[in-house]
Amino acid sequence: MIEVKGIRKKYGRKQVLKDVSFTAEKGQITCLIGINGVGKSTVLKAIMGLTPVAGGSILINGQSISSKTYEHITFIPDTISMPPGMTVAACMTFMKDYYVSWNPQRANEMKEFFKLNETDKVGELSKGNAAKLNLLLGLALDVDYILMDEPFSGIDMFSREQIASVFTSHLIEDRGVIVTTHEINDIEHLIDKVVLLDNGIVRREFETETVRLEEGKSVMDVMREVYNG
Ligand SMILES: Nc1ncnc2c1ncn2[C@@H]1O[C@H](COP(=O)(O)OP(=O)(O)OP(=O)(O)O)[C@@H](O)[C@H]1O
Repeated sequence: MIEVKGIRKKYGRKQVLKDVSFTAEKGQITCLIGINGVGKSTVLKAIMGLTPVAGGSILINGQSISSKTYEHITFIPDTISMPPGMTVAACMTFMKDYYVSWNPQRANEMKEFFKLNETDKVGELSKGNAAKLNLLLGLALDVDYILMDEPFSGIDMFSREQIASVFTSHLIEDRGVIVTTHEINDIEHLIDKVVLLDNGIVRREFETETVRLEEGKSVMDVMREVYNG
């Protein structure tokens, strides 16, 4: 389990996270939702230990963040970080050489599924294909938890559908996923848990199925209640 307990973060004088607590379980897709600039990416970076936080704590499988954490978790940012001159094949080779957790079989399966061409260069990929390659490079690592920052951002409907189908496939298996979005429509039907972030705090944390069964509400219904007051 990932446990985020009371984290705080300031950029200069701006208090972005005031008191953020939530949990994300293995085997579940947890969606961190909030409007632009609310601090979703900051939360993911904090979990990865990529940005320091001023207070609170973060535990991954009961352990604080350390170099060992990276054997259990990966972060897929919202833009691809590979150099533009590298081919798809070269990116995959780089990952294989760099990470012991690289799973070449899963990587090849995703390359076929997304119909990515090995000889295409990163800088020449369409936005949709760059997003797919980015996802491939993260999901091909055999880790327990995957953090994805806005995987649907700025790409066409067909690419979004293809990426969404990965969430329900064996490529995710029983791993834990935290995905951020400000656009719930694409993934409402895929997610197990929602964490609504607003004004530096978690306004509500709920299981989608429980809210649907017990209150007869969709994620959108709850979002309207919370954000419209
Ligand atoms: N390195 C930084 N230095 C200063 N301010 C920053 C930095 N990174 C983020 N911020 C600010 O912190 C706030 C939260 O940013 P963050 O990227 O975490 O939000 P977000 O919810 O992920 O936004 P989006 O949906 O647009 O990706 C924003 O106001 C942003 O401008």
